[in-house]
Amino acid sequence: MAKKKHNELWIITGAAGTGKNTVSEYLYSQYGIPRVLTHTTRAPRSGEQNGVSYYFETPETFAQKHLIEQVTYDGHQYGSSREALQKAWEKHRIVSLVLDTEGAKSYIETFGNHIFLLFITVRHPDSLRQRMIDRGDQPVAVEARLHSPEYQRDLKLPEELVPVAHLIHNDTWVEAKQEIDALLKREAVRMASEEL
Ligand SMILES: Nc1nc2c(ncn2[C@@H]2O[C@H](COP(=O)(O)OP(=O)(O)O)[C@@H](O)[C@H]2O)c(=O)[nH]1
Ligand SMILES: Nc1ncnc2c1ncn2[C@@H]1O[C@H](COP(=O)(O)OP(=O)(O)O)[C@@H](O)[C@H]1O
Repeated sequence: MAKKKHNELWIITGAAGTGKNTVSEYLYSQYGIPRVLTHTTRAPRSGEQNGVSYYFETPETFAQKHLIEQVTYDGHQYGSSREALQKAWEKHRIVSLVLDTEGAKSYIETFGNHIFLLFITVRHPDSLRQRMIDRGDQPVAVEARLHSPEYQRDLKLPEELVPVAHLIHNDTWVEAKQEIDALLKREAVRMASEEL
């Protein structure tokens, strides 16, 4: 008899500008894997909308959420709520979540084998400042981000995540797309064999 497939959470992590959101958008447009929105107290960037990019919160409204985990990143609070994850899983068996590496570690501890982890990386981090500028981030915010300990930390995959992470190299989108497509193909084969 076929086994019942369990829900999965694809976590996308890596430093700012490496392409986490680009990958998440691609997983949705190409493979129908939607992203679970998270909450933050940072101000919206140009083009970001409440309920589309994030739930933008004040420190007071942020404190009222039922969060699975929360972090301070570059001076702002970020957190992911249990309600948003449950709601997303009710509609889709596989969903994605974009997190910093601390959040990724918390989720691995909490959800174990429900997690599929992607670490987005570039061989030339010098290019990331320009990417953030081109994205429309304020120059002051870009400099703060580049000098934050969290950004510096997330350029490198933490030791604990090495055994479970799938690396995606995004110096060029052609390469990243190829790696993602190859990974998805392998996963589809693995999932099909588990159903036998
Ligand atoms: N742990 C955790 N990290 C989050 C959450 N939401 C967003 N992040 C991460 O917080 C960091 C800063 O996000 P953001 O300000 O949007 O900057 P970006 O990395 O340039 O897109 C990124 O690594 C996000 O993936 C969350 O709910 N929990
Ligand atoms: N391979 C790439 N080459 C050049 N620019 C890219 C590439 N991948 C993403 N970008 C652009 O770089 C900026 C940062 O990407 P984004 O996905 O927002 O990163 P993150 O979510 O990790 O901060 C965006 O403007 C995005 O369109």
